[in-house]
Amino acid sequence: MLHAHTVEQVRAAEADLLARLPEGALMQRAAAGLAYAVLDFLGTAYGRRVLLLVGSGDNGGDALYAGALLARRGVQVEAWLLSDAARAAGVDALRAAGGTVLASPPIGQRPHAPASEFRGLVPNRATFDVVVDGIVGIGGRPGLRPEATKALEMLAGIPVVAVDTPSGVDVDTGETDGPHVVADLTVTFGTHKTCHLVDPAARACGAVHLVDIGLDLPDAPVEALQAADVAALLPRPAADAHKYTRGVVGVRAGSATYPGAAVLSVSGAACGLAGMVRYDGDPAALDQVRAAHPEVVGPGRVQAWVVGSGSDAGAEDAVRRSVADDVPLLIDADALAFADLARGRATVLTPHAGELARLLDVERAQVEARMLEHARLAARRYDAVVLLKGRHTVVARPDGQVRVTTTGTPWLATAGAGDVLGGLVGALLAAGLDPFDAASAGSWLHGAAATLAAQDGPIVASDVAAALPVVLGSLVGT
Ligand SMILES: NC(=O)C1=CN([C@@H]2O[C@H](COP(=O)(O)OP(=O)(O)OC[C@H]3O[C@@H](n4cnc5c(N)ncnc54)[C@H](O)[C@@H]3O)[C@@H](O)[C@H]2O)[C@@H](O)CC1
Ligand SMILES: Nc1ncnc2c1ncn2[C@@H]1O[C@H](COP(=O)(O)OP(=O)(O)O)[C@@H](O)[C@H]1O
Ligand SMILES: [K+]
Repeated sequence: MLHAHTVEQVRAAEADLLARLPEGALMQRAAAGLAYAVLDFLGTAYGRRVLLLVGSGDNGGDALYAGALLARRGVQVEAWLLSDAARAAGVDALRAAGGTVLASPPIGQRPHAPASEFRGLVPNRATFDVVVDGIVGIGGRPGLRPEATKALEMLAGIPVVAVDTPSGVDVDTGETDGPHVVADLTVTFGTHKTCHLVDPAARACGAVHLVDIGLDLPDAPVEALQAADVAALLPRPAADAHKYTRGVVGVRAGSATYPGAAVLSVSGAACGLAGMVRYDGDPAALDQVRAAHPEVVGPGRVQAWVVGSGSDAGAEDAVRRSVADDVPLLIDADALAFADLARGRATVLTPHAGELARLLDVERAQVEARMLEHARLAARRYDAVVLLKGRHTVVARPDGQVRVTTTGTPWLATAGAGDVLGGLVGALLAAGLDPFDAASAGSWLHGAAATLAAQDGPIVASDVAAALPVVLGSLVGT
């Protein structure tokens, strides 16, 4: 499991460790990890040129000490101090190692002047191989001061390695309300933070590299399943299993308008993780479902219902009939409007941002800007697990615990992909996983299958379902 802790948790763990270590040891660990990551990024030290953007706190300190290590390896390191209060000992260490401090352009006096006016003041700007963002880390308020914004404008186009977090993002929420750094690589310390997982901030991180500094941390409120976690959650048939003990998943999806949604939802459900799939959706889609999946049977008892994908006007009735059985439910698409009827049932809701916006009566842009907040709010309000779809899908439990999906590819943004996901999560529910595990593991598998399928080129939703057996096969053996 990958964990993302809050700033408060990191601070507490850091205080614990600081009390046991010699002064400066923790920052040296962080700086060494950072320096090696930058070297790795550069490929080679000799002849490379690195610019450090240094703020007033320990984040800038990390950058300066890493800069000193890089300078000793032969990298040409220059520091631009964005604050008069930059860590003096770090500046001394950089200078002692052969690094230099730039005479910083006087942006502070004319913060609104265009960046072009200051460009000439940074010598040979174009020959920097990397900018190291040590402006702010976990101590930063969201947004950037004008000096930092201007510096970044002047350096646009040069690859950026962010220290701990891309400066300017909101570390604990993943929100990006103001100007912020967009990094190619983020080197973080001790543990991940929410901004490394949750969009839109996660998009500003680039690749994320974690450096262990020995923090002793409590449980994290945000996490991301890894392949081994999903493998451990996968239902496997017992030696004496029969189809009913493995769980039966029922699908009430599709309509005359959207018969394909029934086929796609069933294709996710028929991934082999449940013992049987029943189709009880619109008869208009039945022939297509049967043709695509001859193993699917008609209505009867199930251990979980998948309701709503492409179900059109029949959504309310489908929810009502599904709720009448006392089994877990997955509610998607048009059926989400009737999610209230499922209160008290083990339920997974699978909205995209537009659908969640409608449920919560807010703008779609608000949901996209604050995914964590809105997924948690809906989970609490509906007393259900809410799977908010997106590049990094957020799965929230009513108590606020969150799992973020980091598998997937932008190719997955294709019509019907959500229908496949609904069926797949329904199969996991029927097999006995609790709603949080079913939703998060299903989302992980869905993303992994899409990534695999997209290796051969652009994909459509049915390709995702077709790739599931390979992904599952690679996990069940582990
Ligand atoms: N907490 C930990 O466990 C460790 C922290 N380390 C480093 O220390 C960092 C945290 O250091 P600090 O607590 O000194 O805080 P930061 O360095 O993140 O920044 C705080 C300083 O920046 C200023 N500031 C705040 N918001 C700003 C903004 N939007 N624009 C410009 N300036 C702003 C504040 O006045 C404050 O002085 C971490 O991100 C990490 O890089 C590492 O050295 C190792 C371990
Ligand atoms: N940019 C993206 N990168 C990765 N996955 C994405 C991206 N955009 C959407 N997805 C995923 O694609 C699927 C789209 O589902 P959905 O919006 O319900 O579409 P549909 O209703 O057509 O099936 C979801 O699983 C979502 O997480
Ligand atoms: K930073």
